[in-house]
Amino acid sequence: MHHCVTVNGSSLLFCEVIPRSTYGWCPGERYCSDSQGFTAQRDLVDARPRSYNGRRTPSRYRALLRMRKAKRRPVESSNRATDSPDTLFSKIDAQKTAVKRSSSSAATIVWLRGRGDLRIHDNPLLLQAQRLNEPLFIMFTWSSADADKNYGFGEAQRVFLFSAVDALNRALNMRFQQVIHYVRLSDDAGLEEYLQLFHFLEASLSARTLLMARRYEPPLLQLDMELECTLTKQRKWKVYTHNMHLLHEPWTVAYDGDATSSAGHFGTLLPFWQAWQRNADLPPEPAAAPSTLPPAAALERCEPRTPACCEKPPPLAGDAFVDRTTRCAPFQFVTSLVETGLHPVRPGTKRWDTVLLGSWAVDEERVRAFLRDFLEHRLPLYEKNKSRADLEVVSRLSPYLALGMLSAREVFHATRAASRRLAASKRSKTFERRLIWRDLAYWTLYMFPEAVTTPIRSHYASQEWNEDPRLLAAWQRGSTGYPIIDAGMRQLWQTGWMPQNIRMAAASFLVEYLNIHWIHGLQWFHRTLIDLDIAINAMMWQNAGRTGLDMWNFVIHPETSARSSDPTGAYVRKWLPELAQLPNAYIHAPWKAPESVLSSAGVQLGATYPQRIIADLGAARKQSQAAVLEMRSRSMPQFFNADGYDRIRVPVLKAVSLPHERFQQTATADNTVWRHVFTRREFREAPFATHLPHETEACDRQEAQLLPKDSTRAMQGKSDAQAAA
Ligand SMILES: Cc1cc2nc3c(=O)[nH]c(=O)nc-3n(C[C@H](O)[C@H](O)[C@H](O)COP(=O)(O)OP(=O)(O)OC[C@H]3O[C@@H](n4cnc5c(N)ncnc54)[C@H](O)[C@@H]3O)c2cc1C
Repeated sequence: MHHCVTVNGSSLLFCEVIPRSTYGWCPGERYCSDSQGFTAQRDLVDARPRSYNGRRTPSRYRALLRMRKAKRRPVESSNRATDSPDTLFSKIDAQKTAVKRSSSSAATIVWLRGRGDLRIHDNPLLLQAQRLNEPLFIMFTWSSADADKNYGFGEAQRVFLFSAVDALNRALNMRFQQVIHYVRLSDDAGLEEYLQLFHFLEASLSARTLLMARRYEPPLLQLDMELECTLTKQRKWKVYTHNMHLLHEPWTVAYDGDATSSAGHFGTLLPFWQAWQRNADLPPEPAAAPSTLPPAAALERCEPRTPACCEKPPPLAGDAFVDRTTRCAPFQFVTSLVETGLHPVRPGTKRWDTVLLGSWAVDEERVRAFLRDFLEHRLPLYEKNKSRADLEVVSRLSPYLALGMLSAREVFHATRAASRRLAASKRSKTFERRLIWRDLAYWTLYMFPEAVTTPIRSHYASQEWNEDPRLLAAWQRGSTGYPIIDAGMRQLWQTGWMPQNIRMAAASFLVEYLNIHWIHGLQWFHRTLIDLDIAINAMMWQNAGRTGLDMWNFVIHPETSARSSDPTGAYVRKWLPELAQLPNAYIHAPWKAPESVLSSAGVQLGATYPQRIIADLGAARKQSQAAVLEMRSRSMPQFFNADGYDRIRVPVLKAVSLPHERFQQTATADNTVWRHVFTRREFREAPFATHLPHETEACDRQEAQLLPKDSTRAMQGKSDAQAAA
């Protein structure tokens, strides 16, 4: 059920979802069994004076809850490692007025996590906080678990995240006199620790309302739902979660393979796009920034981790998740973002982050100006030149979309509006499709939660790969001897970004020519991309690795593709200055250059620039192809349909408005069907397990009921990765 709000007169700006407790269902019911006990306990807690961990605090931090005066100087940014707690809090204290806490001044918590929520414009959390008009406590938490190697932020992205949070802190301060409170959590922070944190905020600020953006990575989604459930059911919080990241959320798009579409194979972009359009209205228009925010709620502080602060955690009878006898709270409110441990560069080590950040804006106003610049100057050139790495035509918005410094809905609507002003010949279909491709990535991850680590085509798990670490290292470092691949990998290392077609060329090279498992590519991108997006990265690597819902119907040749993506050679010259003097004829194939040309360009192969790590691309390709065929020849027959297409099991689920409802569906029914997915002709035509035992026939029958007779044939040979690329 949605409660829709009209802001600024007539237009419908956003819809909020009512608190979850209304639905009466939570995952993991074990967390919800003793709500009576918790209600009684909460009353006890409320009766105590609040401070860190329920204790009275030293006199210099005495006031219990502070609010800001309506007009005062902005607080200086707290994100400085040099601020001691004393200095910082006295600065803040000097600009706040203590207010008496009463039940009517319960605080609202806005919890930022860097997953789609780091902005002021089109931010439903801030807009809702504005309407609630309770003292506001904005919080950013960090734990090493947030840097998890599968679902967390990668190293390069952490640098960017650090700057983005810092910039948002400054912007909130300038505009609304709010600061972000930083919390450092223990290394393996999980549900219990978060519950302790919220329990503490409840005790310290009378907080009972939590606003947060939805996360979609499977373990994070699960954690958020459990947290929300426990807080709402056991502790009577109101928890509001909002979509801040996607055009449409995955559970709202009913797509299990379109029986009537001949647009393309299951799981590829075009049929998903059709389902996406059919199932939902256009994404809501973006909302403006809030005009004001309520006054800040401030915490009573004590020195973190000192005996005064934590020698005695609150005595909560029946509270399973607080160790009442021995432990200091595992979280700390720290006074600077540096102290959270978010920044990956340790003091005294080489500052590799400076170059990385040099290429990107971090404050929201500049990011928005960057979007406007794209719409005005580059969108008209996009359709024709989107594959040109030597021209700056694509939007380069991905790092901002990944962290939510820019709203995808705003980009979607702003692009539509800008396109309407363009002559028909200059409009781009592809740009909008790419934003929907982003939704497809999240839908894929939602349907196949293991996709970050495991082949979606499960039989491909047994394929043999090349394990040579020297080849992998050469690819990672950009020293394969193929200029377009090396230029891309060096751009990635230095700036955290590459254009799409160069990413595809690099991925294709790793999988098709080096025959190295795509998971190594995914992990390297995870570590080095500034625009890391768990869902997109997984989808693209699965597709490149031939194990995804789509399978690229092409292999990208590193020399011939370079001639179309970088015809002037400017891209290679920029990232490989050692080749800059080579003439165009040889810039993408220095091994073909006569010795005289190499020497007058100052190039010595094997010394100034590497020799090719594999010289016979044709033979290398045959080897990786043979590995796939060999795997298919020993896979169980139910993994293929009669025409040789790979087959996978797909959950069939109704579209619902909330993730909880979808989980309910999966929890109650064995609702999967077999679906065939696009498979390259070269694999289909080779021998595969064809005898049809009982189970395979059943699969065929099941699929035949879902697809019209001729649709398999109609779709043969179509892979639409290219349609959007
Ligand atoms: C192996 C591989 C891994 C990738 N990993 C990521 C990743 O971790 N994060 C990421 O944002 N993109 C990833 N991409 C997709 C794509 O390369 C980038 O989104 C794009 O290059 C970003 O540049 P841009 O903002 O100028 O894109 P534009 O062409 O201007 O597109 C606009 C936006 O559309 C979205 N988009 C574009 N291409 C795709 C796509 N293939 N799938 C889903 N959404 C898309 C992005 O949000 C992008 O910012 C990957 C591609 C490959 C081949």
